[in-house]
Amino acid sequence: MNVTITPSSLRGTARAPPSKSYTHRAILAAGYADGATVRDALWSADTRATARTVGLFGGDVDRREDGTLEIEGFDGRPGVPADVIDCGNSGTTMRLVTAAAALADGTSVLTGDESLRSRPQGPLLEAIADLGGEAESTRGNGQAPLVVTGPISGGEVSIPGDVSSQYITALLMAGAVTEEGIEVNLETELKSAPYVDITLELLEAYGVDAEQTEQGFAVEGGQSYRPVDGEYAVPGDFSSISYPLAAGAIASDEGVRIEGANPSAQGDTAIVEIVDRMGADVDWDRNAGTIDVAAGSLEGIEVSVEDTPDLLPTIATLGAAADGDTHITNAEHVRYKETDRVSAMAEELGKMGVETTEEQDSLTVHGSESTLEGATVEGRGDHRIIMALALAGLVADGETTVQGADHVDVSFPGFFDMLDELGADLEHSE
Ligand SMILES: O=C(O)C1=C[C@@H](OP(=O)(O)O)[C@@H](O)[C@H](O)C1
Ligand SMILES: C=C(OP(=O)(O)O)C(=O)O
Repeated sequence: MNVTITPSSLRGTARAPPSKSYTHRAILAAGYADGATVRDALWSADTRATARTVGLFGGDVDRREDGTLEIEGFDGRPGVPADVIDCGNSGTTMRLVTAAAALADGTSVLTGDESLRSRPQGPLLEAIADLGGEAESTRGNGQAPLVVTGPISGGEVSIPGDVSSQYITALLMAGAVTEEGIEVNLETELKSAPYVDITLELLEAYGVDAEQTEQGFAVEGGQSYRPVDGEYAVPGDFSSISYPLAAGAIASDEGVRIEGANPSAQGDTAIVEIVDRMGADVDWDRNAGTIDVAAGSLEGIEVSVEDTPDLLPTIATLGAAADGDTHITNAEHVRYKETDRVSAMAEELGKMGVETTEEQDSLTVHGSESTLEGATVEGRGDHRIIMALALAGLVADGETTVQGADHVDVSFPGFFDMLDELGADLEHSE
């Protein structure tokens, strides 16, 4: 599916979809438990991949009509899957499930789509091997397909912190149900750190203790997952909120209201401060969980995405619509996502007349030297690239066609419906 967007003036109210990160963890944690009810869960291609896996490990995920997930767990010990685990496009699923598979008394095979089979898994495989399991990449290049054999009983392990925080999340979640627990020591500085905070928050809600240590993180073994009252409710997703927020900041004189924006451990809440610093008119009522945003004359800023890699595409589009340079720093790990998002945004915005300077760990968008012009751009099978380019189309001269737009299903299935309801002028075509 392609989507063609023409310049639009937005107004109205949008609701944030539930958090993808919390939903993955809540589903798997319910699997580690003897079950749980997960309310307000995100039901997207990525979270369905995690739900399928819980089924393959011997649990069951049943989605009721109101969207609530009724989950039967596998009670701490995953069974050996009767089939290959297909993680689709989801890095979170592959990392979290690789560590879970290392608890099973037998062999699991994990794969995913072409994008996921090009992402780095090596450090996690080595960590599992160091903990006494067997974990291999079939091609010997640290990428999926993966073959993992357990069970591991826990121990102490070192891992780099600058490739993916998901390795740490994976080891902490699995470590709680090992005999000895797992201590993870960081070999390099941790990037994407707030995602580990999300994990600690989620674990606490499921009654599991894990902590930050001087060298990294640690979780004691022999714990049981048990959410308070058997239930967990997922908060709104600030990576997803970044799109209506940026859309309001560039294309809404009357203002847009976003609901479901309650505070949580998500680092991507930084997007509120970023659009504010750039000059949009923004007001976040944390108690009500609403953000009101209206366009201002935006100025470029310098912003580090060390903690917030998923915001890079949104910030790049904001920079394209702003005056002056937007300098996005500490971005090297953003190259290890569904696509190399630093290059993808530089190249696709380039097709729209935007000047950028790309370095290994930064992207500078030269707003003043750019006039956003409509163009045909490629979504590159990456939900965040598609959504960020669609926003650029709201303020570009002429028509912008985003190719392969159906991939928004990975994290934000209702994205184009939301834009439509806010008054965006868009057309779908095959
Ligand atoms: O743990 C998570 O839920 C995530 C962690 C981040 O990845 P890295 O830790 O690999 O940077 C983020 O980019 C991803 O979208 C979700
Ligand atoms: C990188 C992302 O997710 P994952 O790592 O789970 O594929 C994302 O949602 O932007």
